[in-house]
Amino acid sequence: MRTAVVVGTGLIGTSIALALSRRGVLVYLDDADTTAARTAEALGAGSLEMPAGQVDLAVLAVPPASIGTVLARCQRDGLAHTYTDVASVKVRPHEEVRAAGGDPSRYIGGHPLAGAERSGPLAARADLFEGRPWVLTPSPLTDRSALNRGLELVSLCGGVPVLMDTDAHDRAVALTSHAPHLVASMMAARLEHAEAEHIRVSGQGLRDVTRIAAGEPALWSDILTANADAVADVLDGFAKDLERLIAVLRALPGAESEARRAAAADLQELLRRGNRGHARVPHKQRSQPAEYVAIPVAVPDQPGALARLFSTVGEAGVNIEDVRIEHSLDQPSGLVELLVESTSVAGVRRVLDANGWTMREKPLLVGEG
Ligand SMILES: NC(=O)C1=CN([C@@H]2O[C@H](COP(=O)(O)OP(=O)(O)OC[C@H]3O[C@@H](n4cnc5c(N)ncnc54)[C@H](O)[C@@H]3O)[C@@H](O)[C@H]2O)C=CC1
Ligand SMILES: O=C(O)C(=O)Cc1ccc(O)cc1
Repeated sequence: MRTAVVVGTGLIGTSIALALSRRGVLVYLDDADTTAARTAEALGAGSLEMPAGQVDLAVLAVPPASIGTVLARCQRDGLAHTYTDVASVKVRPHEEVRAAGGDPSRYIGGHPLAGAERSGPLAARADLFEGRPWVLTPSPLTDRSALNRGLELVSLCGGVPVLMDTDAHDRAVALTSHAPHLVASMMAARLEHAEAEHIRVSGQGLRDVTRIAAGEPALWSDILTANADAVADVLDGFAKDLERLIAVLRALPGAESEARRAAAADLQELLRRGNRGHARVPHKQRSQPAEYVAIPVAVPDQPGALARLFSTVGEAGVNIEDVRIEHSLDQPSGLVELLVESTSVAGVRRVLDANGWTMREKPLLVGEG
């Protein structure tokens, strides 16, 4: 693949664009929100100029409900030879592609099983997909060349391709992603009005269980609407277990000893089932464990300051793997931590220094989990 367009330069689109650019693909960026597109460009993800001719692949990284119309528009404009998307559901986008009059032979559905609870290009990282499953959903109408292009995309991004049909995909992710998201949200919602004193004594377990509840509600309601039945089926089973669990917990303290023993046994069995399910969760794998270093830079609270910082680093030929921003209210500057590969630190510090940026001295070593 020599050229690609990424439509939708948020978390996933910009991560794909960064990965492709690093592998020498010429990437063009397009987003309805020009700030998102400009930020992705400043991160080194690609160019905002539109290609002169047809590109090899267009990756649609827009919300699920927009895939059909965006694909139909891109195909009408003859933007690319082949098209793929990254939406978290697959049945509905495939239907919409047909309904919107798109050419299904040059479209292959896709879904990388990697992401984050954050949105937007600033959360993107080039190695997001390394070692992660990436589902491709060829239909009987999909051309062989489109499937091959999809496989090439997955490989360039370091993902592990998994071929599935759209129904099986949507049922699988209802169990492994969509229902868990709602369970995390429901648990996190318990905290909304909890006493601050109680929340103060939270440990890592609460963070683990609620992390994904921070996801963007608009995107998640779009995803859940498109897979509502399959998610409701998973939650039906969950609700039955929950009902049983509540009855067991109520029976534990006051019951006669025989009933108490039975309730304790039930409780243990529910917990053991949890152990057995947890043992089946695949562990995160990365092909090359990365070691990043955070460079803390003081950035003035002025329009365009972040973009200037990113371009300075981009001009040095260094990829920013991640960015954290510490906003200090009422301060004339904020602290931005640029995460770069450890081998690039000296070069980045030199170029930032030469361009007048102020850095904190001690870099933080960031272990990749
Ligand atoms: N967030 C995650 O962890 C994952 C998300 N996905 C899927 O990836 C897709 C994108 O999600 P994120 O990157 O998280 O969202 P995001 O909100 O970070 O980015 C979406 C981008 O699409 C742009 N956009 C929306 N409609 C558009 C249109 N009609 N034309 C051009 N640009 C448009 C938005 O301005 C935004 O910049 C979704 O389909 C989602 O289901 C897949 C795997 C993981
Ligand atoms: O944040 C996480 O750990 C995720 O699992 C993110 C995620 C969100 C949506 C997807 O369709 C796939 C992955």
